Amino acid sequence: MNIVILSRNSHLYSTQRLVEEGLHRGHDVEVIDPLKCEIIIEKEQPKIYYKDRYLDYVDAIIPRIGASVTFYGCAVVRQFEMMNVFTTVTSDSIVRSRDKLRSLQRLTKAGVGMPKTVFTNYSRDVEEVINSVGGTPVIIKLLEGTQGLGVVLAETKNAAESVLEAFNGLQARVIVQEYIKEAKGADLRALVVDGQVVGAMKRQGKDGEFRSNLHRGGSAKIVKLSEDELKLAMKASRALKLPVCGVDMLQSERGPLLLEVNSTPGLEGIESATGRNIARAIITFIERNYK
Ligand SMILES: Nc1ncnc2c1ncn2[C@@H]1O[C@H](COP(=O)(O)OP(=O)(O)OP(=O)(O)O)[C@@H](O)[C@H]1O
Ligand SMILES: [Mg+2]
Ligand SMILES: [Mg+2]
Repeated sequence: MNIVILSRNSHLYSTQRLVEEGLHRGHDVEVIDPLKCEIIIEKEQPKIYYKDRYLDYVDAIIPRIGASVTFYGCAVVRQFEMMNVFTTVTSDSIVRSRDKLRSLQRLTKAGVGMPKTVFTNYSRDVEEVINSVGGTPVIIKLLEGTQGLGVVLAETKNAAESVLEAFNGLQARVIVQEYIKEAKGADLRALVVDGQVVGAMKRQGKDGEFRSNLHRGGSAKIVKLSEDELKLAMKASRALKLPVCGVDMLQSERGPLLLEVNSTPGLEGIESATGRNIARAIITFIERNYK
């Protein structure tokens, strides 16, 4: 099979691991920077031009589209879809997953537990917003933040007000969320491939940090998920039509609560915490489904 990994950087751990496992399984694997692809639109002849050639021989793609290049990256993925090339995640589901509000709205319908969340355009009274998620402390987060940046814990009404004011001044859209303190600065990341959980880790924020992101200095260890946690991860993957994804959850007194679903989950943290070969699971998923 000819597999293309759409990634801006062939030196990234996740990209390298996918190349390695693809080659190991006997495939031709190529890393292509989606930003260097030209999309050619013509009646019944969708094409992609890259460097000196047309990419008309590709059987499957693995999009590794960073948040900063969602628009162009997804246009390239969509073009491959028009050319009937198999993709591990579709352009529509990547776009959808980038917006936390949009994802959570969809997931409420799928019966997935989540922290109580309010979306506001700031025309409402801040006190009312805070009360509607159960009072302070509250979490305020950017709709399109990543790696824990743009997630703020506001302990008091005054703090919440200033933060909302600041984001509002920057014309940044945010959600206000109930703070799950029982989670104690930890969260769960379930790696889903082919709709099944193939590995899970618990991430703990460094001392005094409520955000458990590895990029913010958190540490990870392998964890065995409960039945409810497994179910939630698989439900979320199905509801957002992301057969390959990273599902983040918080452990609360009322069971697991979904935080977000990542369509380009990193492999380094999860492979080293669990010792599982996640990259190979992604390649064999393609083998089973690409026809
Ligand atoms: N409602 C909440 N209650 C308690 N802790 C929270 C809450 N929301 C987020 N956190 C903590 O902050 C971290 C970052 O939040 P979130 O995953 O929503 O943001 P992100 O920036 O998109 O992160 P990622 O890099 O995983 O995409 C979470 O992993 C969790 O540890
Ligand atoms: Mg995220
Ligand atoms: Mg997260």
